[in-house]
Amino acid sequence: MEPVRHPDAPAPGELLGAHYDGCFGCGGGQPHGLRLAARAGEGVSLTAEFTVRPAHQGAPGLAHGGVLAAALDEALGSLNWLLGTIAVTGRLETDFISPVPVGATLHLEAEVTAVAGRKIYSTATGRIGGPDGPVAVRAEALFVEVKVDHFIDHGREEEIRAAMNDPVQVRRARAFEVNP
Ligand SMILES: CCCCC/C=C\C/C=C\C/C=C\C/C=C\CCCC(=O)SCCNC(=O)CCNC(=O)[C@H](O)C(C)(C)COP(=O)(O)OP(=O)(O)OC[C@H]1O[C@@H](n2cnc3c(N)ncnc32)[C@H](O)[C@@H]1OP(=O)(O)O
Repeated sequence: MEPVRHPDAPAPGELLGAHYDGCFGCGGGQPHGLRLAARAGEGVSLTAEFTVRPAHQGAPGLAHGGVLAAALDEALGSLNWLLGTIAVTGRLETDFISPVPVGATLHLEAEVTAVAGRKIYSTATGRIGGPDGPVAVRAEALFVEVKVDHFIDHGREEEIRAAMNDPVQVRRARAFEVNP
């Protein structure tokens, strides 16, 4: 089925914000985190930027592939805001097309291509040298919709308790569950 943008989804151009301050991909509370900033696009798409820092190296002066995959995963995961669902990555297939140096900004674009029941199919690219630069990495993913209980049941108690006691976090988790 064609993906449907949720009526309450943030408007195109709006920053989506972090879903959890402790998230390695988007949170501000992780010193070496990616701090990915995603912006809603048209339909069920978004753009995001991630600047590679020295803590993200694999080979000298180059981004670690796993970190690049994490940036793609995070951009794809942020599409949840636009669908109004909570979903986790079931499968992530990544193509590494050209090396990404430290200091480079990865310009990411992600889009949901289809939804089938709880399964959400999506794709993302990461370009360097500018938003219209050459594609350095790309990914195809399958996300699977889950309930908030997925996190409550599986997350370490310490962090879950803190999240549940934080009104800002509770509001953010609810914002993902805006299904009518
Ligand atoms: C107030 C409390 C606050 C606490 C919460 C706070 C915040 C919450 C808010 C937002 C957070 C949201 C998301 C996180 C966001 C971003 C991070 C980036 C994204 C990630 O980094 S997220 C972490 C990595 N991720 C995982 O940690 C998943 C581990 N995993 C599982 O938890 C299960 O594996 C699961 C749930 C995926 C499925 O399990 P399940 O039992 O629910 O469902 P099932 O197995 O039946 O699959 C249903 C259909 O998907 C097909 N399917 C499944 N997996 C497949 C695969 N790999 N390949 C091909 N098809 C697959 C099946 O074939 C079936 O298809 P069909 O229906 O056609 O048969």
